[in-house]
Amino acid sequence: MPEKTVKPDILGLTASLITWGIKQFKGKGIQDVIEAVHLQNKEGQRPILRKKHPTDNGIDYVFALPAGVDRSDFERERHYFESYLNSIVEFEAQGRKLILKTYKANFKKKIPFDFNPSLYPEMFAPFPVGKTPDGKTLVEDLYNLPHMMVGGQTGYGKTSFLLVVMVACLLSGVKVSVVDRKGVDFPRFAPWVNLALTDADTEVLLQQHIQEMHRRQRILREAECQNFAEYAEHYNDLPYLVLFIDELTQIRNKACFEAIGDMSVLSRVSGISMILATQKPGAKIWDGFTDVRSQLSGAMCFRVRDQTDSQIVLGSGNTRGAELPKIKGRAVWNNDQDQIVQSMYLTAKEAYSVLMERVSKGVYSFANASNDECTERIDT
Ligand SMILES: Nc1ncnc2c1ncn2[C@@H]1O[C@H](COP(=O)(O)OP(=O)(O)OP(=O)(O)O)[C@@H](O)[C@H]1O
Repeated sequence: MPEKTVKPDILGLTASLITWGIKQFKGKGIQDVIEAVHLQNKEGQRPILRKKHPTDNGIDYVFALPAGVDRSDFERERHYFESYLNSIVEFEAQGRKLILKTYKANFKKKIPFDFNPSLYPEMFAPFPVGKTPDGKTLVEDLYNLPHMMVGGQTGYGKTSFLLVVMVACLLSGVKVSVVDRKGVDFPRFAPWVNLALTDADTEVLLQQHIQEMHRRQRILREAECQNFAEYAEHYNDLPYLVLFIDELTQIRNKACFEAIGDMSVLSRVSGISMILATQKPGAKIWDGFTDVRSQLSGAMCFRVRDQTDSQIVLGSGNTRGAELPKIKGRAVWNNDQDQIVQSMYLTAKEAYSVLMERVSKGVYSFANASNDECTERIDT
């Protein structure tokens, strides 16, 4: 679990003071914001605004950077730039130049599901993360992550996002399993997905994944392939698998924790991804889950309660999840870098219609691995 390096109350007070300070500068110029937040190197040298030009989406501000100041210094003050410029702000570093890009994001309130995985033939499990402020659809491949955390306060769009990813997977021929401990949203998808609603079912489903993971490791080894991608170049008998777990904090069984832990570390090569969703990122559960958290390289963070929750989803020092506007479907996507997105909106009913229309029924049946295969442990 990332360290809790920020004390929310102190930060909150500092934020208000600096925001107040920035308001005093309104009407002067962006250079004054740099001064207000003390964005400078040890010698007191500050980035200098060299150019400013309009773009299709907003304005690009080009700064020359003094030694010792880089993109991360701007990232840290993002909140203040966004509040001063009243826009979404992204940063692009080019050598000693930094471009601060503003976006007057005209996100539609509800962006309907619209995704065609056949446009991404090079990906195993493509899914639309959402629309970015420049109006493009951001698409990622689960195989590249390969695990993802989805966090957010109740009512901000987690379930809709999980449905989007699930439908995208099924449209691509990816085989899906879902642990749905709330038992409300996913039971209707039983014709297409392996479903676990109870503790006992969850334990069985997780054990099946562990066995499948070891079976696949053996198949890859026999085929002399390093990973799933290499195997898929030669054979097409192993579909990509994705396991969704909603809601993670409802899992309290030790055997299930261990299975999730093993899969988070070992399933990378064998074409199995996990998506762990929670509305309580700050729950105690992560205390015993430090290794798992560090394996979830993709994170989708809807608005969260506080800066601590944001840091658990997005990483140490990253408080953007708590600073998001109160807009449903608005999220920070993090995979190395942050990106503000508006996720597509899909109800369970609509997801069901899409699947009825476009995906034939049939859940993935796990092979009956022999005991030898199941107990074998292979270091990757
Ligand atoms: N991507 C979206 N765009 C616009 N509105 C959305 C989006 N996703 C969800 N909403 C709105 O927010 C409501 C709650 O969405 P959802 O059930 O997905 O939230 P949640 O975070 O999963 O809540 P819970 O944790 O209680 O299940 C929806 O009924 C819908 O009105």
